[in-house]
Amino acid sequence: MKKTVVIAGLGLIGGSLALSIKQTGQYYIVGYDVNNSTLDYCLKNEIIDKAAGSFAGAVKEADYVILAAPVSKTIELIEQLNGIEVNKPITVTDVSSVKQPIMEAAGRLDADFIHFIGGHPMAGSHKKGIEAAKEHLFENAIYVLTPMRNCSTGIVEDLKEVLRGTKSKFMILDPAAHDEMTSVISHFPHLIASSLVHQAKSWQKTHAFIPKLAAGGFRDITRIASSNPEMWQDIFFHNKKGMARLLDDWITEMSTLKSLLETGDKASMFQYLEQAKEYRDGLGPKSKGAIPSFYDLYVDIRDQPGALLKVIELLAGEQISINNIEILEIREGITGALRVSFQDKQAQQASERILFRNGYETTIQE
Ligand SMILES: NC(=O)C1=CN([C@@H]2O[C@H](COP(=O)(O)OP(=O)(O)OC[C@H]3O[C@@H](n4cnc5c(N)ncnc54)[C@H](O)[C@@H]3O)[C@@H](O)[C@H]2O)C=CC1
Ligand SMILES: O=C(O)C(=O)Cc1ccc(O)cc1
Repeated sequence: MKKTVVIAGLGLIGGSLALSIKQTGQYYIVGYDVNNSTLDYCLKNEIIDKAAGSFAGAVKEADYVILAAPVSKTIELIEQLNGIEVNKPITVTDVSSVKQPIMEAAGRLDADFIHFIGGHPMAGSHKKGIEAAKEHLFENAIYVLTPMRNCSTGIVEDLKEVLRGTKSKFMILDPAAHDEMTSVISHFPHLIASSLVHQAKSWQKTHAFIPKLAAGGFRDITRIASSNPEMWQDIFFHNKKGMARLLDDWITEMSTLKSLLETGDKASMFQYLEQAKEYRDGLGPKSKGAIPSFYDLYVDIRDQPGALLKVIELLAGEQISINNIEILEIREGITGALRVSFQDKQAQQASERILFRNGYETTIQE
């Protein structure tokens, strides 16, 4: 008989997990969400096998529970678990972007019946809701697990098996280390991206043309400012100490840069930029962490009808699958750029050759 996986919270992340677990054909998926139209959508599109009328009812029939609601709601769901009578031990995990407050709440659970393994699939998008869910969202991404002390290796391996359909790479971390690292590479950058957008918006009062001039660099660095504000404020407040510490670091760093400018210290400014470039270049395009990264190919195209379709056709004709395609900058009559992303280097290099043969100018940024 198939084991039952309950997913509570069927938005972008819960829905994507449901899709990736369901396609293995190994599990019976029961969904729970406070939003009934989300449940209807999931049933209609066969994302789940059954919709549960209550969280308690769902947990009672579960072998595994995945909590995929916003962080604050996930903490409330963990608190509800102790009041639910289960007749066998179950494994519970979550997907929250912060781990310490989750593990603190899980520490108050009845350890005999509930094996809690914190989880954080480190891939996502600026979109929210079930309509944005994708079966392959977590493919090749890092999936952090933070098991409670009562979880044996066997229990952890068993959960990894449930999550195998995500095709992600598991990493066991201590919750405090996870929160410190994600505050540096994920949470704090979101705050900075939003602050840069605010700065541009405020300067627009002086220069109405600012949005028209906003070029690739500004768009790249502020892309994540378009993410779900409700989710991010929740994350910031659950990682308040980490965020405050990074803000202090940042303010000190900005003051140092200001004084380099004021004193005309060009050598130090050059060194600052050069060291940043070296470190950024060294991150490489290979790993898919919190910032999804693939094997990208930049293709120069003219803004003419059918230009995008032609590139796709040429690659599809050679059985090359494209992971993502994005128009970076394209204005009437001016050469524009497409960023075409592939899953591996082989596809990237083969595409470069095909497009070159067909007269396209391409660039690979190592
Ligand atoms: N969006 C992203 O890129 C990533 C998000 N995460 C984490 O995933 C979690 C969910 O985020 P998303 O899926 O993006 O949000 P979402 O807004 O797309 O989905 C959240 C879902 O939870 C439901 N929900 C709210 N309260 C509930 C409750 N009490 N019980 C059951 N369902 C409830 C909502 O109706 C909605 O369907 C968050 O904790 C976030 O930190 C983790 C990795 C990436
Ligand atoms: O789209 C992006 O660049 C992201 O940063 C996605 C993301 C959002 C939240 C997470 O906890 C992990 C990944």
